[in-house]
Amino acid sequence: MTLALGTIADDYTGASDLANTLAKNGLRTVQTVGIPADDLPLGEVDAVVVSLKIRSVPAAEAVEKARAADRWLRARGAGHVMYKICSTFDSTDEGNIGPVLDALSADAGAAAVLVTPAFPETGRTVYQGHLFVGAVPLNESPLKDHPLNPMHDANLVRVLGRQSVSRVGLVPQALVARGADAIRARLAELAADGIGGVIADAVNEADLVALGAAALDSRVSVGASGLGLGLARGLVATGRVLRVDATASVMAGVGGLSACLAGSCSKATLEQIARAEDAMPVLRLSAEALVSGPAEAEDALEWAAARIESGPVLIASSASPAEVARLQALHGREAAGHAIEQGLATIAEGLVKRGVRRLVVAGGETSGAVVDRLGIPAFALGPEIAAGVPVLRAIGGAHGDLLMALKSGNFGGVDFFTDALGLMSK
Ligand SMILES: Nc1ncnc2c1ncn2[C@@H]1O[C@H](COP(=O)(O)OP(=O)(O)O)[C@@H](O)[C@H]1O
Ligand SMILES: O=C(O)[C@@H](O)C(=O)COP(=O)(O)O
Repeated sequence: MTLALGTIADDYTGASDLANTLAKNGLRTVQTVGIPADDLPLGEVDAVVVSLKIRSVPAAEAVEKARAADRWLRARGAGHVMYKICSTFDSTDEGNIGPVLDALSADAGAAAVLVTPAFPETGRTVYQGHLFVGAVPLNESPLKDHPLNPMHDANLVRVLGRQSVSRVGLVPQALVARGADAIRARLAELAADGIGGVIADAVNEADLVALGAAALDSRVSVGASGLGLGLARGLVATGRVLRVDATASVMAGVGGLSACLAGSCSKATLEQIARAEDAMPVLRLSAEALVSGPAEAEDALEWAAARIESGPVLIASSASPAEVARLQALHGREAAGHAIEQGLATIAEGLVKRGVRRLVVAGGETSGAVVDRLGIPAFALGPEIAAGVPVLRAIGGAHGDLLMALKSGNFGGVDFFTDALGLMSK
């Protein structure tokens, strides 16, 4: 395997989002969970997305894991490695975007590394260094209430500046719109000036294509799925990759029962759960009970066992910002989040033991906990359910054929759960 592109994602839903974009744009892509064992059959691929769970861990741990993934990808031929972050720049003043960028850049001997979370297809645009979510700046969007990484500043030059050891620059949209050569020239000036990370504006696909072409000249970039689109288009346009659609064959022949789990408290997920109540039985867990001991997860499995033979069910811990804040005040942000993730992972494991073979999970950290518990080493890419969310098919692991969808909290239309199960049943 000689990789045309290596990527490292800071969470598992983000990884499937990026893998979806790369596959849609013609790259044969596989998503691995961590660094895969040497004997895992990944096939001939153009791009590997190594999923890590490092968005909300201490910065030193994130750096160590990202560097190990980077070494693995480079040893397989990847000349360019993109670090996939959230399109809403989820991070804190301690990191982890800045520290990982600094480390990967130093290892690769790169300078003036392009950074853009823009993903216009899902309403994330960057203008004058400010991130917009739909029509509002990041700090006025639902991300201000995120349970783990509440975002209170839309100025990404400032946000990254607080996290990175080096100074941060900007490539404004007026310059991006002039194309890849203009971007290259500006990056060279910024590098000469000692700038480390460079926030790049992008408001549409043409901006992403120009940024992708320029980024491929460097050994490192940092961004969300939009930058992935630019990189993939650049690789195909320059003939380094032959465009292929390999996603259709992934769906064949998976039977079994289906279920959905939600640990995301994002606005979109809360609306999707409310809508799912019209289509399937929905169990709303007590987050307090889930944090207090194993009984809530055991009861949920009994509830599900009585229903899943007749059709899909949805089990959710998701709650409103006020309820999340109340639980966090009692138990602490990280302890509450971790305990709930583990409770949902226990339920996922129990569901798969009871014959579930099509499993939809909402929430990035939640998906990480579930996939780890199921011990899935990698995924092949199936068709897209909604922007940023593909069907995945497990490669290897103890559970045989298993289709999954890992939904980022804010992604998907209001009918997401029924849309996902509908596509996974075809
Ligand atoms: N009722 C709740 N109260 C507090 N925290 C919760 C609750 N339900 C879920 N959580 C936690 O909130 C976090 C949601 O993050 P994540 O799964 O990444 O979702 P998203 O994709 O929306 O960011 C997880 O750590 C999860 O365990
Ligand atoms: O880039 C994005 O928005 C997503 O791919 C993503 O990373 C979202 O994170 P979660 O909402 O925590 O899944």
